[in-house]
Amino acid sequence: MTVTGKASYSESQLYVDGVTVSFDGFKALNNLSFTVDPGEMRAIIGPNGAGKTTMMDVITGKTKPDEGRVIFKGDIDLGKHDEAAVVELGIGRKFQRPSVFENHTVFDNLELAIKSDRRTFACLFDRLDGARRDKIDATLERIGLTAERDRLAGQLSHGQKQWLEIGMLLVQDPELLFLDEPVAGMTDAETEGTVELLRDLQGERSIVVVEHDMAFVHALGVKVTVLHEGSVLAEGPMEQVQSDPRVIEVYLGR
Ligand SMILES: Nc1ncnc2c1ncn2[C@@H]1O[C@H](COP(=O)(O)OP(=O)(O)OP(=O)(O)O)[C@@H](O)[C@H]1O
Repeated sequence: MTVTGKASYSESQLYVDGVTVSFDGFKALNNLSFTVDPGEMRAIIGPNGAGKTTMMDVITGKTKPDEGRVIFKGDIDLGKHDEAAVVELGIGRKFQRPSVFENHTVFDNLELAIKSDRRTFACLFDRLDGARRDKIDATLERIGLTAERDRLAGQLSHGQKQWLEIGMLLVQDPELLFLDEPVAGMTDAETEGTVELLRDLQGERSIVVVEHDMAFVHALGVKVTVLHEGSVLAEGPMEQVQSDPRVIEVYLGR
């Protein structure tokens, strides 16, 4: 630990260091810096246009920063890797809209996700071995879809599709997982189920949840980073950031 008590560069799972991204002179990210610890779950909130998507695009290799660096696991400079390489390094990203294979069963979706995991050379194997089958069964249990394993993914509810997609990322064992608005469009019961699922996953890997739903973020009970105009406006427990006058102004002033 450093004297300030903040996680140091080498101890962080993710170290975003002074990242700036400009689009035609407009700074979507403006000297953005934050860290995520190994095994930490972090919520990132911010009004529309705050830079949340651009932040994920930079970390996952889709957009190159004009300035600054993103360091993974202490020594991997993500700016030197493209999107496919970032996935192989162990960073998963779930986009807002579920993109499951609707005409395949729930089980087959998870099997396809395992087979697409190039890190384990799984694509070389035609048939599922016992270990992979066990992994799929355990994942089905975790995402609450054991009873749906043989249903077509297209027949699932919106919430169940979101959980399936989270499962498709989990079978690839990412060390850092980005979830973009995972509860958007979910029923209250599905949102509660997602809180339980994420709590169950907490500690195993680093998870960054980007969300607009404040009640959901509150229920997660994790440290919150507030983005505004491409920078960190506030950071801390939800109760603390919610009562921060600068955060209130940014949200109410719109
Ligand atoms: N390719 C682009 N070209 C020009 N401007 C862009 C581009 N991508 C993003 N921006 C702008 O950068 C700013 C940040 O956008 P970004 O999508 O990262 O915000 P966000 O926090 O994800 O917003 P939302 O909550 O609405 O999804 C916005 O003002 C947006 O209009």
